[in-house]
Amino acid sequence: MRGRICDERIGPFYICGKDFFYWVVMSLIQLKRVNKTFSRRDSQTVQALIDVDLEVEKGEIFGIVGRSGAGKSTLLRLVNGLEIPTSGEVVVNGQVISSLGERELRAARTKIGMIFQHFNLLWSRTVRENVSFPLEVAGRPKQEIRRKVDDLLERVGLADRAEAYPAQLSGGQKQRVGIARALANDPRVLLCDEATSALDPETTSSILELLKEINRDTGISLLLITHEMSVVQSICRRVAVMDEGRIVESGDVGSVFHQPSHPLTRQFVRQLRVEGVGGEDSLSPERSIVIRCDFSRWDQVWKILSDVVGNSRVTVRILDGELEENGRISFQIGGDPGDVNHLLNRIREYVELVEGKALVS
Ligand SMILES: Nc1ncnc2c1ncn2[C@@H]1O[C@H](COP(=O)(O)OP(=O)(O)OP(=O)(O)O)[C@@H](O)[C@H]1O
Repeated sequence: MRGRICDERIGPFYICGKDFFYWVVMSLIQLKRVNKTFSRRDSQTVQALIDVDLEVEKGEIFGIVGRSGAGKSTLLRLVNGLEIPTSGEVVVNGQVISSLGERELRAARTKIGMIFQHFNLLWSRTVRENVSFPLEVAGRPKQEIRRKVDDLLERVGLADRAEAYPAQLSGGQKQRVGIARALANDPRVLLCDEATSALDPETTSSILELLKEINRDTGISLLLITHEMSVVQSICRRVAVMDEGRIVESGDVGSVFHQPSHPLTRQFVRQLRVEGVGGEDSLSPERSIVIRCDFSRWDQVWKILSDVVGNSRVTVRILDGELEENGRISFQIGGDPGDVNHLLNRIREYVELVEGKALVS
């Protein structure tokens, strides 16, 4: 029997002499029963992470959401070796990060890129010099650096701003520099620490689009932490919800949003608003419609919403109190009438219109 690779996260393992393949999902990041306790100056201790188990597969985009203080940043800092677990193991690219010596850790870190909420650029260096920096540190030859930086700037859409200084760039452009710099050493994973939280909604969706493109083209894994469910919805395949140091729920984004089991997840899902340019006002009753969908069809609808909404002037809100146990989900769509109609046409076969027929052609 022959098999085909149908997903690049999955690698085939052929067992000699046997006529079959084993299909194995390859983890790029694994946290195994990780605990992290900090001691404060007042000799109190804080349990920032409690028994955290997590796996991020090769090539996937994984989101971690949680309120402030939930432990998200600590988790990210453990993945890139800036913190060491109090107990448990953090494995990245097959290496136990916490057991590496200084030199090995430095080498391992070159394969872990990171982008930040406030970009962390070098302000006295040009765009080109910022992106060159990790390559210089890695001791790459000058010509190679020039070629590589040109490619990276082209990829993030900043080829014409190479000689500008960060202060001359918009927020979105600064984050593009951050992304190019993070990709300089061809990392296998990109850690995103609230990477779009300082950006307006339109810029956020263009940065998320760029990250998706990079993930698609290079197969790099993305682990992102955010407090914005709309970010998770538009980019992630799987999500983990954190509360007080623990992962309280995790799974495919569609299933977690569709049937949230933990009260905090329900709260997050209720707050979910996928915002386009229309923003809050676009959900005024006279400009929006309410739609119902059977849970059994929700996966299809969800896929279309995630696909369309990031690129259009539409806001979608899952309505309070309608999520559970009645077998149906209600949501409200508002925004630019043309875009709303376009979305409606795509989901029409799966949904039932409840209120607001004015917008339907
Ligand atoms: N170096 C440290 N020393 C002492 N306590 C710490 C340290 N780092 C984090 N903590 C504590 O650990 C807990 C988790 O913090 P962490 O920054 O990981 O949360 P977070 O979810 O990223 O929050 P935010 O979104 O506000 O950054 C908090 O109670 C925090 O005060």
